[in-house]
Amino acid sequence: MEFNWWSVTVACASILLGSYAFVFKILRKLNGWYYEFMLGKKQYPLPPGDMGWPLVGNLFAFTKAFKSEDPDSFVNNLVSRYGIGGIYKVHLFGVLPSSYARRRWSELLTNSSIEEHKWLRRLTTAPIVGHNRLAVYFDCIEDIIINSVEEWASMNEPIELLNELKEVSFKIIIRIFLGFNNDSTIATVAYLFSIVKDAVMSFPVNVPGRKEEIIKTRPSSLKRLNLKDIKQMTYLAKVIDETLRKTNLLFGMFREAKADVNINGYVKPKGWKVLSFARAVHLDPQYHLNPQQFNPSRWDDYNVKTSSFFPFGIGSRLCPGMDLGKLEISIFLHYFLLNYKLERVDPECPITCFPAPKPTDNCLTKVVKVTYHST
Ligand code: HEM
Repeated sequence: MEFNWWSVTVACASILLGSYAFVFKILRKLNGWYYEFMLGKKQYPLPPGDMGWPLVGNLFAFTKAFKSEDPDSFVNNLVSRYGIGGIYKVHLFGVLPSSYARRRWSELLTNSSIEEHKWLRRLTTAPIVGHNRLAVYFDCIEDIIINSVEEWASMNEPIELLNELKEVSFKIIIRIFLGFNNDSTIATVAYLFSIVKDAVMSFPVNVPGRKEEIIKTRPSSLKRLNLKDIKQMTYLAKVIDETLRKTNLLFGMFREAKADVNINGYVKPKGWKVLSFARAVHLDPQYHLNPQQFNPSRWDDYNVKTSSFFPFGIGSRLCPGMDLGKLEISIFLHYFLLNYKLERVDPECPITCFPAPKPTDNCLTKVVKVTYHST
């Protein structure tokens, strides 16, 4: 039998074209059609956007962007495809397997009843909101920070600074909320907390395992600070604000629509989640000139609107730890910048937030005590 190359080529091309058309013209749009169909007729259209692939939605594109050096590419891509509308539809996290603990946690955070939320907020805000209340804990926070930094420097060994800093803030929270200042008790609480956190958040926390006493004697060379000093450190405050704006620790905030909402002529359907993408606002040149530039001086007489700078959230969910967080950072930076420096074990290893350094990157840091001589 004669082999007909022409027919085989045509057949292969047709199969390829057919597969392409099926994958990109049908399969790729199936998710969008499904959700449009399920919503039925609405008074307003859904916002422009892309619901991604069936089941997984845009999860891969989202994860890829956040693992790259340009996490904003996910949103920038939506903006370049659909215009600067400010609101887009996407399908994220819809099919992630979720443990009972994770579901319960997310219910508590996002779906708790108004009463339950008020109760939780009262519990957390009472001891830590306002300078007067924080003044009570000032010395203790200072002790924990000074002793931790001093300990890292005296170990003369590389450490993972981020984990150590998490440990410091954990100790402070335990001290304030539970009143414990004994290291072995804190280690037990931290261990129990790590079990819950593993289940809930599915990423591990470094368990403080060392047995030293937390409250040690303060290194005598360090001058004691007080709240008034901190309030006068206006440049430090600007550095903190600029760091919060530029790094965007929390990339966005989730909310769920309890009823259909009309936003700028688009429907946000009941049950859909809204992710307010703080990063996009904090890095928008419309609100912050040369947004990619780290420039603490931009905060000189900078009358910024709450809607264009909200590293601690907005409204009824505003972070109750805002003052405490800023106080901890101020005290830490004050002592650290005056008395210590960081040395990268691998000088090539960049100091980045995105992508977050992996343990295999060997991005360990050594804390070294320095003495500055005035000339
Ligand atoms: C630099 C440090 C911190 C940053 C950038 C930060 C940021 C935020 C943001 C953006 C939210 C709002 C999330 C949302 O609206 O969905 C939030 C909520 C919250 N934060 Fe913080 N936070 C910080 C430190 C702290 C500290 C030190 C504590 C506790 C001692 C704390 C406790 C909380 C709590 C309990 C909530 C939930 C509030 C609610 O849902 O009513 N935060 N935080």
